[in-house]
Amino acid sequence: MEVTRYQSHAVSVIEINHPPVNALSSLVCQALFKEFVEASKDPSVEAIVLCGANGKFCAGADIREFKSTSLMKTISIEDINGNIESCKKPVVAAIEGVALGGGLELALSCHYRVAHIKAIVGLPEVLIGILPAAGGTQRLPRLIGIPAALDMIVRGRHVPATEAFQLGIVDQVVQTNAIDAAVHLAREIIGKPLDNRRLSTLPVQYNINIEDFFDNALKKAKIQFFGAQAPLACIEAVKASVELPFYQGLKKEQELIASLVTTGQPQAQQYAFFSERNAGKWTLPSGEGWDNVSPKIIKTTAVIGLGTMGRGIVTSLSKANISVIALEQDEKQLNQGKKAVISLLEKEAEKLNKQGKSSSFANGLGPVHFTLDFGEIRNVDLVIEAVYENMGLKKKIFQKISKILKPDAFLCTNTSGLDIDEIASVTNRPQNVIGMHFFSPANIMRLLEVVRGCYTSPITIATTMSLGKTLGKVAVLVGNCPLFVGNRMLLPYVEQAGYLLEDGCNPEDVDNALEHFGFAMGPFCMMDLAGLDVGWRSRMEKGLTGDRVPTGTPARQRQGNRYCPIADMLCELGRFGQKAGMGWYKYEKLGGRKASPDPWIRDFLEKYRNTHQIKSHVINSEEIIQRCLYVLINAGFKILEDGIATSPEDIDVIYNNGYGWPKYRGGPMYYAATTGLAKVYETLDRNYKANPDIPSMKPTFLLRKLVAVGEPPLKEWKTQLGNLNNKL
Ligand SMILES: CCCCCCCC(=O)CC(=O)SCCNC(=O)CCNC(=O)[C@H](O)C(C)(C)COP(=O)(O)OP(=O)(O)OC[C@H]1O[C@@H](n2cnc3c(N)ncnc32)[C@H](O)[C@@H]1OP(=O)(O)O
Ligand SMILES: NC(=O)C1=CN([C@@H]2O[C@H](COP(=O)(O)OP(=O)(O)OC[C@H]3O[C@@H](n4cnc5c(N)ncnc54)[C@H](O)[C@@H]3O)[C@@H](O)[C@H]2O)C=CC1
Repeated sequence: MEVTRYQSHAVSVIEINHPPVNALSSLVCQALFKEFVEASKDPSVEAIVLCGANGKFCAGADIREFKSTSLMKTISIEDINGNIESCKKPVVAAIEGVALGGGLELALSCHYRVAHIKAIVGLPEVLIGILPAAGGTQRLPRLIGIPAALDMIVRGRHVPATEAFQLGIVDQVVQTNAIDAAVHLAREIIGKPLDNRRLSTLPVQYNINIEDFFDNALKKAKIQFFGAQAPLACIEAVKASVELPFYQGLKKEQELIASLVTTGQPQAQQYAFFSERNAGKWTLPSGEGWDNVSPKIIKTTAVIGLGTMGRGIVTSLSKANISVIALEQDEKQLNQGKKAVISLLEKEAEKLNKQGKSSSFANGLGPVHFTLDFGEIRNVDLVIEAVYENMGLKKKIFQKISKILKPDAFLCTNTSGLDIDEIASVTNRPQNVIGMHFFSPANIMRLLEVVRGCYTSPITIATTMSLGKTLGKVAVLVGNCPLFVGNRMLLPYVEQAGYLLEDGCNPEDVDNALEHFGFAMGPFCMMDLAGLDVGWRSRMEKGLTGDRVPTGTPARQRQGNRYCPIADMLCELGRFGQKAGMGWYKYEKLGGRKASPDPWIRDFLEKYRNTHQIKSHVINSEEIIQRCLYVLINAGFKILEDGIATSPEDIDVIYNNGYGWPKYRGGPMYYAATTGLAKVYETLDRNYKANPDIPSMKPTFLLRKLVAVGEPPLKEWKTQLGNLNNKL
């Protein structure tokens, strides 16, 4: 039964019961409509309460029913809303858990709203590429005013109950059972006038210059959400609440949602939404997986190394109220780390404070303890190592801690690409060793690659995946190979960016093209931010540059393949990026963030091309995008072929959450599918034939096979491989 109804004296309680989140599927809508009409006609009923089963009001329309073209046919939430709002008997929404999207729209059509203190409300449709199209953009501004409504709708913000009360979205916040409180309120208001409780009948009140306000909002949204269409449609819809009568405003919502669907963005974002949820459902070829292996509860942790990453990881653990011992190698580093953690925690507390939430670390360090003594970590449940990226050092530390720690403690490394098995091999419990690859800044970035080595046990995977979730991360299980998934795919992308400079581009041409595509940052801006020296050191270690390059090696060749030495040349000149005030761009000061194109670089590139007799040519944005992205995608196919990622969806989750890929394009593998695999294949093949010294352009076996079998849907790609090489 999707919707049940029972009577408590004169109050009829209608409960949505559609696990897991009481989403409004077509069946739920039909049942809700029917139960509501019956209750409203029943002479023994004098008031109605709407609620959701299992402590959740309703998470909105059932996204699973959204099909690319049939979005319009799926639901008629507004039919229900209209009925509720015009009902002569008072209707009260009892909000527990969540009232999101269509769920909040349903509550807004009720005459009163009571929320449990832990509930959240919001109109997050924008995050799945659409807009609240069941009256949300018309009713909310009438209730809380334009600026507050626009902010919630355009950002898709989840608003906690206490803030919802301050804004006027809910009438009561209760610490006890919200349904009982709603029934109580419903009884009190029987027979009282409801006219000013019907939001559609109220005028939108404002004392701002509407034209200027919406113009500014549009300008800001075009910058902040570059390329995404849904935020712009949300602004237009809210504007309609001021300019049009209510029912025409509803029509506008429908027109806008229909036009969004034609952009393909909602489909991409909904794919991203479900891919993210599926990433947590890991399964090994043995059948062990998320649904049959229980994680160990982690209460105490230690983080070794408080540099860029360690301090973020400590902050993340502390935010989740997990006890953490933060360990450094000397007093100076320890103090620096401590200062940084305090400052990060203060910022987090400030953020929570603004949301009306309290934190355990508001007045100090919460559950963090700092030390130089390895002896102090002996009793922790799990350690995360975040020292320099050096195999010798990491092995020394793992050897040491494996001797000190209790036998069942888990040992995790935050390495960005070293061999997990080699690290595990020096410990007395290789089955408890795993990679937890956080992204910088670790307290903010949502992505966590959980890297399984060949010895790693299922319980270690379950525990770290679960810890990731507790930290609010999107954890994705990947296999062990140099650079894992995200960074491995990034390598040929960055290489291509270098070749583009040789062939005639300036850094800003490449960055502009990729930022216009939707990346938060182009590759050269990204390298300047991270520091060019990071890649330089790694290339030196690999013998690609520096003293270990055999004499007589051509400047633009390594091991018979094309090599672009420009980044090395900049490093030799101390152009390390933002921290040096110059890199691919110049900056206003050391550590400055405002990049401007540098005439020196243009001049340098001219001379470089002349020295190497490279005939440059004009390269347009399309070529830049294809050259950079197709090699990245090709590497994604190789990763699937090698069994390093479980599915193309997992790769897309990694790119959407860790690499600034525009979510409205779904992710690189989804983008390949929508572009057409044949086009990707043919372009790569043509380019590879013209440049056989760039192996990353050679189309992979899997890509070729998928094209040959007629481009099956993304969900079926892996089946084309059978069980080849599965490292997961
Ligand atoms: C003519 C009409 C034209 C169109 C009218 C449009 C009307 C609208 O205005 C359209 C809408 O309502 S669109 C939906 C808006 N709601 C949302 O975006 C909420 C999305 N869900 C969440 O944020 C979290 O899941 C939530 C906060 C709820 C829970 O988070 P958790 O971390 O606790 O759990 P999750 O792992 O995220 O989710 C648990 C399971 O629930 C599934 N799910 C969540 N929201 C859903 C939804 N709205 N529809 C269907 N399934 C949904 C989720 O996939 C997961 O499923 P399993 O993986 O199978 O367990
Ligand atoms: N910086 C980044 O963006 C990312 C780095 N990583 C990885 O995270 C790890 C750490 O990187 P960063 O934080 O950037 O390095 P970092 O150089 O900022 O910090 C390393 C810290 O480790 C400490 N340390 C060194 N030896 C130690 C020892 N024996 N005992 C205790 N502490 C010791 C150092 O004093 C230093 O504070 C590396 O493996 C790196 O590859 C992973 C993801 C992103």
